Amino acid sequence: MASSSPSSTTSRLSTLITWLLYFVPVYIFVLDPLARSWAPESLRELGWSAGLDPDAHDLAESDGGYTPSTLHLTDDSFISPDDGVPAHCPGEADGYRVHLLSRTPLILYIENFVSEQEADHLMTMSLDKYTPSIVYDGVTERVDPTKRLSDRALLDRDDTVRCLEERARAFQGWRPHLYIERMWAQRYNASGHYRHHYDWTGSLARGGDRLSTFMVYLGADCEGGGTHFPRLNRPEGEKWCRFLDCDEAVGLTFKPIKGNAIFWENLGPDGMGYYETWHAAYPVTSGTKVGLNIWSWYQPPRPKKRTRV
Ligand SMILES: O=C(O)CCC(=O)C(=O)O
Ligand SMILES: [Fe+2]
Repeated sequence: MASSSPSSTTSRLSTLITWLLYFVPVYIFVLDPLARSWAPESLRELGWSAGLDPDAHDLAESDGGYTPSTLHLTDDSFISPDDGVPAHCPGEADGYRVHLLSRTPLILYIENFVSEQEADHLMTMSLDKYTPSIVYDGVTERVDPTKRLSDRALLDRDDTVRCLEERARAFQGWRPHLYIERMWAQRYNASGHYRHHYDWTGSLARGGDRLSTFMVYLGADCEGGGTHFPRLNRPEGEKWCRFLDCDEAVGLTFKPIKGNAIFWENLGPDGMGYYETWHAAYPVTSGTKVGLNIWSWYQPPRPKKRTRV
């Protein structure tokens, strides 16, 4: 076998060093400033980087209701705009208690996020609106009971719903460029379930993605039906066994408890979806579980057009 001579190795090394000498200043003074000026302003403000490539990971199987190639976060059949209409908050809870479960991704457990009266009201108003839930694979929406067996109901924006929208905004510090999706109640009867999926879709570069999820338990008159996160570790401490199934062998499972909510962020600071947010609704074995999804979308504003002066 021929081996390279010491002099050819030295010449390759010197070619490489010469290339680096040219490339480093070109990167620092040309490529990097170009990439930064291309990045939408808001992404830079929030510490989000440019170059978001939605195809860098698989499109997640997720709830239907939108088509990432035609995102209109001004469409009020899909988004609840903050139109400043004041809402009275009938039956609002006295306050909620928050427990930190994970810092990265951010996952918080919220006790008493909705009061009993609010939960009952939302369940009653959804009763005549349920239709079979659908899944969306990035191309088509369809009913697929092997993946998701439940019914869902789009909630009218009455006072209680508007109060919850504002609660969700306030919880997230009134973060700019955040849009609350119209809310859906989701009802699982016996054997109802939702297989593992992400709530994010990798569509940020196409106009927006689900930055965060509140999974609220409105009705928990059931056996089974826990919300399972196989890629998270159960925090230490017996106290968590009030909210988590401490017999779970893989990852962690939240028990459905009426009025309580799980909040998590789906996207990291680079705009990519978190691998750890893979989750499922375990089958309900008896009774009925009702959940409420409150999704917040992040949409980077379009870069301002530069005008000559
Ligand atoms: O019902 C649950 O526990 C989870 C529901 C869910 O993940 C969803 O609707 O996206
Ligand atoms: Fe989900």
